[in-house]
Amino acid sequence: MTAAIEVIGLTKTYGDLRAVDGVDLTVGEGEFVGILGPNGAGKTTLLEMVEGLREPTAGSASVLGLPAWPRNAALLPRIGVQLQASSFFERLTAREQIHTFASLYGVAASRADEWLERVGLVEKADSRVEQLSGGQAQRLSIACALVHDPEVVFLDEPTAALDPQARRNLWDLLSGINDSGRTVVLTTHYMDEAEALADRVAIMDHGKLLVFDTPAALIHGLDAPTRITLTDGEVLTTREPAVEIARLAEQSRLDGVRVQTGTLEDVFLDLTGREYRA
Ligand SMILES: Nc1ncnc2c1ncn2[C@@H]1O[C@H](COP(=O)(O)OP(=O)(O)OP(=O)(O)O)[C@@H](O)[C@H]1O
Repeated sequence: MTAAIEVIGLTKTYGDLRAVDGVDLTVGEGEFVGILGPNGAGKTTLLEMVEGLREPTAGSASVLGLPAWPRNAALLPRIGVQLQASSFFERLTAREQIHTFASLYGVAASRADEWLERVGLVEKADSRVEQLSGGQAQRLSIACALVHDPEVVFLDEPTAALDPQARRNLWDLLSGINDSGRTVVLTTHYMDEAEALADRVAIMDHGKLLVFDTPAALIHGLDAPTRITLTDGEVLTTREPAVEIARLAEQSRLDGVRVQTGTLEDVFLDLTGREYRA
């Protein structure tokens, strides 16, 4: 696996606070990685150091084989950083906004229009950015980050402040953006989002990276029993779900059963001893 991102011992302190505390992380080319953690875990600080926007106190980060700090001009056309919707140029329409980004990178306006279509904003192309809904604004900011076809893209909480329906709608768009082999790093508060989108998930808490693996491996590593809920409400807890399900099938009691294994929330609880609160 060729590394798109290599982070070694990365640390950022503010006085006594270790916002990011000795993080090691290697992201392969074409991987979709989710950085998951509660408020204040250090996700944004980590991302900004990898993007070359924030100076590390210690350690190093490299992207596509080049050091991220001091800010590396050679990297800028090769990476995409999603801006918060509040960072749009004021009073521009959605089309003018993305055309401006395209021209900064020397990209043809037609390519920018293709992105508006891809993110489902053609009908809103002539609306001013401040007239867009939260979900539409996030779509536009994702399109702006991708308009120059970067090899690595960073998305910092792209679904924050959206209602559950708008969040789900954005997942379809997000899950396709590394189809062409692009590397994606996304931070999120939401366990289900990380599980649904990411090939591997890094869980952070208090500046430290606790684990980094596929969601399935993290959950499997828990060794938690499987819960089988029957239609009459009876709950069976078992470490041999295949045997239990075969028995239920024999008894023709399989209709409507719900089978639950552990979740990433259980992984967080197991690692930290406390409930996950996004
Ligand atoms: N410029 C700064 N000065 C002092 N403390 C800071 C600064 N930036 C971040 N912090 C602190 O560092 C810690 C990590 O913040 P960070 O924004 O990276 O967390 P996060 O995981 O992205 O949180 P959220 O999900 O709420 O955005 C927090 O305790 C925050 O208050």
